[in-house]
Amino acid sequence: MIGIALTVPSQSEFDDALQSAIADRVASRIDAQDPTLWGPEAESEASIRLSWTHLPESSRPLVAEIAALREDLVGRGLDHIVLCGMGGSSLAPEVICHTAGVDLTVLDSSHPDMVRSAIADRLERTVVVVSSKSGGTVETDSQRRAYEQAFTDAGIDPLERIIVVTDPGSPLDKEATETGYRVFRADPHVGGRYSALTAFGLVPSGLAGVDIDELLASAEAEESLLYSDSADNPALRLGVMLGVANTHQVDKLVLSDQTGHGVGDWVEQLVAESTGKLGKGILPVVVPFANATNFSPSTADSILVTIGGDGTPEAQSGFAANLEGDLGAQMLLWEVAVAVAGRLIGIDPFDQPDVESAKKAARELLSGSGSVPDPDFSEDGIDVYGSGSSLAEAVQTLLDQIDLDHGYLAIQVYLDRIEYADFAGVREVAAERLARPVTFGWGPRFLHSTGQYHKGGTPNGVFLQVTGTPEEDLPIAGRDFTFGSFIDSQAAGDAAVLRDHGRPVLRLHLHDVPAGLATIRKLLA
Ligand SMILES: O=P(O)(O)OC[C@H]1O[C@H](O)[C@H](O)[C@@H](O)[C@@H]1O
Repeated sequence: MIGIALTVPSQSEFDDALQSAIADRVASRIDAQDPTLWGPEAESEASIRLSWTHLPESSRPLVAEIAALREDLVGRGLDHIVLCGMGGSSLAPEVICHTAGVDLTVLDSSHPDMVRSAIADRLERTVVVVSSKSGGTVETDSQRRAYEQAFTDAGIDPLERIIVVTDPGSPLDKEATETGYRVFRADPHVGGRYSALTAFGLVPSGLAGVDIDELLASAEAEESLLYSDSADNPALRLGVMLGVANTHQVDKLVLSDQTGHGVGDWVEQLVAESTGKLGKGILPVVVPFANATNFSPSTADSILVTIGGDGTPEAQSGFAANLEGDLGAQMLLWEVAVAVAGRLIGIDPFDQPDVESAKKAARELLSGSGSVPDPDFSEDGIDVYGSGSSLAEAVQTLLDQIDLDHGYLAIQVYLDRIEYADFAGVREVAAERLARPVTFGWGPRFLHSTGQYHKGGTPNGVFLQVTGTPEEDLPIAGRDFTFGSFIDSQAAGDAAVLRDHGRPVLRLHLHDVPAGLATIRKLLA
């Protein structure tokens, strides 16, 4: 059963907004895939992006197909599934597998050390799912090339081991079909971040051993409630609360998943990329536990949401909710809620206009037509791209620029997220010191998730970007750049675009990564 408990500072304001969403039949019109709900400017994009509303039924034929393929793979002793893909092509299967307690290796990085470690892990038993909706994402293409090379070097035919998920007619579809790979073609009328219940979520999860029939059934069981024009509809309630809060400049969504399944990373992309544009939106702040800083205490501009919590949390802003329900149903709930909130905020929830700018800047740097700036100075093995006469002063100068009522700090770390996983704890340290919302993202993963919000959303973030010298670089077969130069260009490209948008950025490049991370932690404490 899906459910929501919710508190708001003004019940009458919330009830009025809820009644008007009911009167406008917003939920049933989403069900009917009405593209006019978000205004004339959003209509053409919405008209090709709403097929997610009926996936619990339309994806059913995939269940048997995936089960048959899994049986074949297991019969051949292939029981390690690796997923290569970014953003909407990897976040859903990651949370689906984690929730089910099923092993799935997610390679969503261009960091050479991470790619090398993934390839070195159980290659003889590995099947790789290469997932890209557009079929043109450079990280995913590079990861595929790395696995093709590794299989070939090990005397294994890549045709036996690589499976592709993409939209029909994409460049990847064409190339993979010509090569002879098994290709699953997904519904092109579903955007990446709404694709959890399409082949993108189901193929890797099902091959890894998740009961995907049950996942779809849990969503299908709640469809009539989630599409009802009723005050009891939990998706409508959540969406209206997010929209009303936004009109009061309560625009951070601090999310704590108490079930420990990590649904927060998936919600983060859905909320940030769908709403963060036109200088507006909702900033998701995912915290690791309920009494983490930013949650307790919270700030006056934050909505608090728990998943599987013990009652509604106490929010300084008065906006808070607790959600219950199986994963499939919860995914559909969030999708409907974000579509409802998008209508109230006045944005198109189906585009991501600022993501391309960072990709373009990275491409220019890689092709040699852009120039990477030199560091302003170096201290203790750290190159500093920022202002100040010392590292400590540069960090302080950045932090001093945070607006004390509405600002936030984003820490963006382009390192091996498995090897340095503990460093994510620096979020707590910085949040405690600043008493402002702090987000933490691994690059380049976050570029396909919160990256849209940071560049296109409410302009009140300041950015600490951390890069590091890899242990060893890795060439990319058939490309004239390496993984190392690729990730460097991605970081430099995103920093350049953030600066162009007037956002303060401090970039620190670590020559000795463990020592540099320890220094940063001290400076943020
Ligand atoms: O699935 P792909 O086409 O490779 O896209 C992966 C990701 O790329 C971009 O960054 C988009 O902004 C995301 O919404 C998308 O999920």
